[in-house]
Parts: sequence; structure tokens; C-alpha cells
Amino acid sequence: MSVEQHLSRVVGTVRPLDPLRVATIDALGLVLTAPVRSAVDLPGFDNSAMDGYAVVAADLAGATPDAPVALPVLGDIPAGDTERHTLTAGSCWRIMTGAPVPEGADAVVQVELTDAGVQRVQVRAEVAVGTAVRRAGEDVRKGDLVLDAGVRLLPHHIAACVAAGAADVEVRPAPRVAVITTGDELVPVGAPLRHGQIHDSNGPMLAAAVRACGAVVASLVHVGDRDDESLADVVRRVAGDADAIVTSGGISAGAYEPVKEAFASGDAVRFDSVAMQPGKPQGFGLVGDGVPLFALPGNPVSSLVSFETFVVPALRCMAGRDQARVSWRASVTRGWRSPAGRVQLARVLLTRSAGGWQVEPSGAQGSHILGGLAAANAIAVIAADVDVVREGDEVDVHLLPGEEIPS
Ligand SMILES: Nc1nc2c(c(=O)[nH]1)N[C@H]1C(S)=C(S)[C@@H](COP(=O)(O)OP(=O)(O)OC[C@H]3O[C@@H](n4cnc5c(N)ncnc54)[C@H](O)[C@@H]3O)O[C@H]1N2
Ligand code: MOO
Repeated sequence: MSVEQHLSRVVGTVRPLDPLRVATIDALGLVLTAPVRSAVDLPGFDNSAMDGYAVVAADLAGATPDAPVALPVLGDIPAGDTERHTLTAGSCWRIMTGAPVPEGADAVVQVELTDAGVQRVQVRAEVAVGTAVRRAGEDVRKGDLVLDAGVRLLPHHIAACVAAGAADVEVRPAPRVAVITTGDELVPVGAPLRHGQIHDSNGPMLAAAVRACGAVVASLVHVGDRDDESLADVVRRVAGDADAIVTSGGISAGAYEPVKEAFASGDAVRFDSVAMQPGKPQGFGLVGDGVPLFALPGNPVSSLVSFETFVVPALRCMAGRDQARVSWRASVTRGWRSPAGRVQLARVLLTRSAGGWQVEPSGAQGSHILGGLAAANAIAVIAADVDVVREGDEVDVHLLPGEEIPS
């Protein structure tokens, strides 16, 4: 099976999650499923754009530094003052930025153009009608569309929603993902290692990968062969509050393959050999009430590459996000070998130089080479019919989950 065939089976099976209303402050990164209309005018009232004095502009006609106009100050209007004040011609109010402009005032003269008087103020300049007044509704009118369905909410969108009075919004929720690692050799980090044991690095790695793509870790569990609760029971249990399940390990050709064995009898989860390196063994199907289960290979590099190739597109689909992945053409500065007949997803270091984008392998390409994985920031996709990547070749690259564009 090709990478494209397996991927299209995955994205053809998963569905966008049902919309949910969530508090706007919790909606970062989520996609709106309904438009947001403003419940209020923005600004909600005429207010001052400057610290200064609310005036009738005509009262300042002819004011200059040499011939200032003096006005009595009726009082202060700070921001947050909820009284309705009135200005009578020939006087003024001292006013602060964001405070409501009093009835009858048609301009604000900023404090720098005055002697900053408290009882009485000397104004050294004329102002035009409307100066430094932010008009009610000039930004958004009550009922106006603020954001349309489909927008993915970022901090600036959240500001607009909240200002418009939307305490909650209708969105596709962040997918909840249960991560299950298998293998009797695994012990949690921090625990001493006996001969033959290793730290369970896939659990924390996959949990981090889930978070890096905006999804939520619903649970993170390790299941050993001798545990009281069987893998099938754990899957059933975690499926109850997960939108997807990701397992690691136990799916190849050995005598102890707990994930494969747990699903061998039914046809819910299918195990395939995908023509890619790393990531050849893959399992995928629906369990419980239709929760997609991704059975990823246990080799750490294989696990991460499989996650980013198949799970990320599925989680994006569930979250209502498009599938676009930014990729670059980069020039190879040091060549490497690629397995014939399988698409290679090579771990590379992508850099930018005056000559453009460049890549080199970040280390050996074995599926257990975590040091080389940690030194990589990108994946180069090498076609199945290529067995040697040579210096000077142009290759397609994309960033690893959460990586930023190199400067
Ligand atoms: N006879 C064959 N053997 C293998 C084949 C094959 O086709 N025929 N395929 C190889 C390939 S390719 C891969 S990839 C692996 C996949 O194996 P599993 O998915 O069954 O994974 P495990 O055997 O459980 O583990 C493989 C490897 O990864 C280490 N591992 C597992 N889980 C973790 C974890 N949570 N944290 C860190 N490291 C982990 C595990 O110790 C093994 O070294 O199979 C090949 N074999
Ligand atoms: O296909 Mo395995 O994922 O190469 O090591």
C-alpha cells in the first residue's frame, strides 16, 4: 500500500467533530462553525482618544500660543465614569482616554496643547470639530458580522469576539487523543533501568505531538503484557472520552505483538504494510462507537513520522482545519541513501542561506536513531524510485510538528 492510499483511507474515514459552544477565552486555535455577530456598537459610546479637555470646538476659535483661550473646567471624566455629563458652551471637562465624551462637546483638545489647568485651563490651539473623538459605532455596528464561520481563532480574533460581547462561541472542539504505549521493555523516565529495559519515550513524544498540533491529550497510558487490564480493555475504557486513539508498538512480525493480537479477530482495525521508510507497519480502523485508532510502529522515529504523516491530517480534519502543509524545495548539501521501492521520509536539517533553502541529513536514518531525530527540524520526502540522494539534488521538505521556519 502506498502512503497516499493509506492516507486517503484515514482522511476518508475520520469526520469533523460535532460543534460545541465554548467560552471565548478557551477557544484559541479552534475553528468557528457559526458566524460571530456583534451584540453591541463598537465603540459603544462617543469617547475620547486623548487625555485632555472635552470642548466645543468653536469656543477655541483664534486660540494660539500667544493668545490662549481660557475655559473653566467643570470637573473630571475618567475612563469608567458611568455618569452622563453635559457640557455648556464656554466651559470644558477634563477627560481621559476612553472616557465618555459629555453631551454637547464636539472635540477633545489634548493636554499637551494646554497649561494642564485643573479649575481653569489655558488652551493654546484651535481644534476642528471631531478632533480626538472616537464615534459610537464607527468600528462595528450592533448586528454586524465580526468573524465568519471557518475562521480559526487566534488572539486577535478572540479580542474582537470579546469586544463584540461574545462570551462564548460555537467551534469544532480540539480533538481529545488517548495515547497508549505497549512493550514490556518500557519503564517511565526517572525509574532505574534494568538490563534490557528502556525509557518509554514514545508516550511523552506522542503526547507532545498531540499538543503541538492543537489537540488535547485525553489520557497517556502504558500497557504491559502482564498487566491486569488487557490492551483491549484499556482501549475500550479510554475510547469513552477520546476522539482518537494512538498506540505505539506491537504491530510487526514478532511473537509478542499485543496491538495486532488485540484486534486480530475483528476487522475493525486493519494492519497494512505501507511503502514508506520509516513507518512500514501501520494499523488503522474504528473502535468502540467509531473512534479512530491509529496503531503506529514502536520504533521512535517511525512512530513520530507516522504520527505526522497520518495522524496530524486526521486531527486537522476533525478540528475542521484544512490539510494544507507548507513544503519547500531545498537543495541537498550532503547526500544519503534511500531504500528502493519505499518513499523515504528522511530526517534532515533545513537551513536558509543566501543561496536559498538547503538540507543535509541530521544523522543516520535508522528508525531507532533518536539523536538524529532530535537534531532534525524537517522531513525530506524522497520518492520510492530514488535510491541515492545526491549533493545538489532538489528535494521536497516540510517541518516537523511544532518546528518554526529557520531564520
Ligand atoms: N521480522 C520483522 N521484524 C520487524 C519488521 C518486519 O517487517 N519483520 N519490521 C520492523 C519495522 S520496519 C518496525 S518500524 C518495527 C515495528 O515494530 P512494532 O511496531 O511491533 O514495535 P515494537 O516491536 O514494540 O518496538 C520496536 C522498537 O521500538 C522500541 N519502542 C517501542 N515502544 C517504545 C516506546 N514507547 N518508547 C521508546 N522505544 C520504544 C522497542 O523497544 C523496539 O526497539 O518492527 C521491525 N521489526
Ligand atoms: O518501517 Mo520501520 O518504521 O522502518 O523502522
